[in-house]
Amino acid sequence: MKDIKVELKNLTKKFKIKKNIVTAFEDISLQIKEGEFWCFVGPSGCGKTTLLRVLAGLETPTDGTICIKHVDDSKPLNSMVFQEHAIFPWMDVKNNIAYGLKMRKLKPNQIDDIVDFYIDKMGLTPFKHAYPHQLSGGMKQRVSIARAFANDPEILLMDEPFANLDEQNRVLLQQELLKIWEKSGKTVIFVTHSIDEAIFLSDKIMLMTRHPGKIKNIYDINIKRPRIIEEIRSSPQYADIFQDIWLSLRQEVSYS
Ligand SMILES: Nc1ncnc2c1ncn2[C@@H]1O[C@H](COP(=O)(O)OP(=O)(O)OP(=O)(O)O)[C@@H](O)[C@H]1O
Repeated sequence: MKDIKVELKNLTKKFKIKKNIVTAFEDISLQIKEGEFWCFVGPSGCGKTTLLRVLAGLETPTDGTICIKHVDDSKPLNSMVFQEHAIFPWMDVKNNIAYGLKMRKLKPNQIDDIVDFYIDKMGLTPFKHAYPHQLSGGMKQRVSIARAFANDPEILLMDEPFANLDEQNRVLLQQELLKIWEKSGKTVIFVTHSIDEAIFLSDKIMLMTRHPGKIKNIYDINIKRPRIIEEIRSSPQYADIFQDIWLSLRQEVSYS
């Protein structure tokens, strides 16, 4: 039985804009187990990004509680991968990936080993000394993902990291992400608009209602791993889950 890694109880976030109160999401309660891959899906504006930012500690919740099990104090609680490339333009690939490890004052030879491992895993070896302006969008996202895993956080938070990529790069990176995640055993929370992406990646999908977002349903994605996208897309199981989620999401989108 896996331990609970993240527990949210009645979590609500409201923003005050002048005299108005905007509820970004409300009454979110869930338990995420160690090593699970979750996707949050929902209509635009339902509060997915805000929920991720609250989990990252970038926003404080208005109500409710968050408990993230911090097993090793020497490691960061979370690392976040954004939709936009959030790597440092003045550092080459190697130094971008090494940044968090240097901040944690790991020994140089330890840093080199970890950085080389993730550079290799993300197919970045020929670009090790390249600067971000010399990389394609897909390569920059590979660097962001390598950096997030290299930091070895308790949980990984990803906010539509593949949204700006073309279809071929998106599929390749989804596959790479699953490979690296399966080896790492990390707990991942991933926000996406794409039902297809969510089914391919997840153990569980939380579908949110339209604004202000609440939990509409939580789906178990019991498709065996390792997953191969071509096989999954052509399986009847995929078609059934896709249809279920789409019909439920469509109700929310058409109300909004
Ligand atoms: N800093 C802020 N100040 C005020 N309101 C905000 C702030 N951030 C988000 N909101 C509001 O909270 C709600 C949820 O926004 P959020 O960006 O989390 O939704 P989302 O589901 O991620 O949307 P999308 O799918 O379009 O990216 C929206 O109504 C938004 O306007």
